[in-house]
Amino acid sequence: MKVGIVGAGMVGSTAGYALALMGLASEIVLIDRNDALAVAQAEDIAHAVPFMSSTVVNAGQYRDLEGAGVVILAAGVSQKPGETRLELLERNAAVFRAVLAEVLPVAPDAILLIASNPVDIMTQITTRLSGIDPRRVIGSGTILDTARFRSLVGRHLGISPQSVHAYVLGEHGDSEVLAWTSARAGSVPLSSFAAQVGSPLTAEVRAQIDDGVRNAAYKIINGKGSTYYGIGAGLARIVKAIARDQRDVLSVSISTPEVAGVRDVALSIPRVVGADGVLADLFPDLDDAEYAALNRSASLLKERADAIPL
Ligand SMILES: NC(=O)C1=CN([C@@H]2O[C@H](COP(=O)(O)OP(=O)(O)OC[C@H]3O[C@@H](n4cnc5c(N)ncnc54)[C@H](O)[C@@H]3O)[C@@H](O)[C@H]2O)C=CC1
Ligand SMILES: CC(=O)C(=O)O
Repeated sequence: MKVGIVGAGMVGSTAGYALALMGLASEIVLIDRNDALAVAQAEDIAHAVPFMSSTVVNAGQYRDLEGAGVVILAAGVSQKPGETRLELLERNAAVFRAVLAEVLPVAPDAILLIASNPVDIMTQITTRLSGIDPRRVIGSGTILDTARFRSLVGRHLGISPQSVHAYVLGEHGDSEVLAWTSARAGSVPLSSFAAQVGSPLTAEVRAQIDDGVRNAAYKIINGKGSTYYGIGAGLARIVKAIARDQRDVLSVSISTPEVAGVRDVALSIPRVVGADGVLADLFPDLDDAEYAALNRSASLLKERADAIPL
């Protein structure tokens, strides 16, 4: 499968690197308004390929997206220290209007995979602007927050994050919801597993994990300017589900008819992802507080998305 990446900065290039190492694409095309950057990133990634795979990595122009199965959209501005994702909205909406006008005519059948922030609203905007089936316009959503959640829970319990089945729901951002009630380790409810291994999930431990997940990006941006390894791997993981029609359950964002009482909103819940995009939505069991938090997150996203002129 050919994969296009628009935006060859930190996120786009890291996604390209992860995809190339995993050998998930036959060809990767990197596009950026800064041509020299796209050329340099493609050449650097291509030099890693002989160690791991046979993916062909090139920089290109929009016309080179023809035939792409997936186009990753990672163009635009990123957060400065202290800035929220929502504060990027107007600037990245303008970038997306320009980028989509170029991408859609040459790759009308590609699944669009959105990374730029605020990713849920960028997904909603892309769905509206493109007219593409909403199930083929996928935001990375909380795939990264879910990985952060699983990593911290796994570390607390002394088990692999891959044995933790827990999801972050709602906005990829400050209002996100850690779904503790439905979380499992192996097949055991999380609190039961924690008690059995002598590492109880006290209110204090939960608060620390919540803070570690919710504020991870702020801390990393303060330390090194931006985050990219986590989302690069997350984007490659979504492409893998699509390229191999794996039907994986992933927390990704698409425009959804109704979530927690809010209509027509893009946000994350667990969804089945395969070759045709999102194949099914899954609504986890939530307690009253989690449901109310998901309703607040959905309402906030809907209000901000509806206020953006197309
Ligand atoms: N979804 C997620 O979990 C995450 C999302 N992000 C978001 O990803 C986006 C990209 O972040 P970085 O790669 O760190 O930023 P970056 O500044 O390194 O790269 C952005 C690239 O977009 C290009 N660009 C800007 N306008 C363009 C246009 N009109 N056409 C083509 N290219 C254009 C720039 O030249 C630049 O190379 C940001 O919005 C950031 O907030 C970052 C980390 C995680
Ligand atoms: C920047 C961003 O969205 C993240 O690392 O979560």
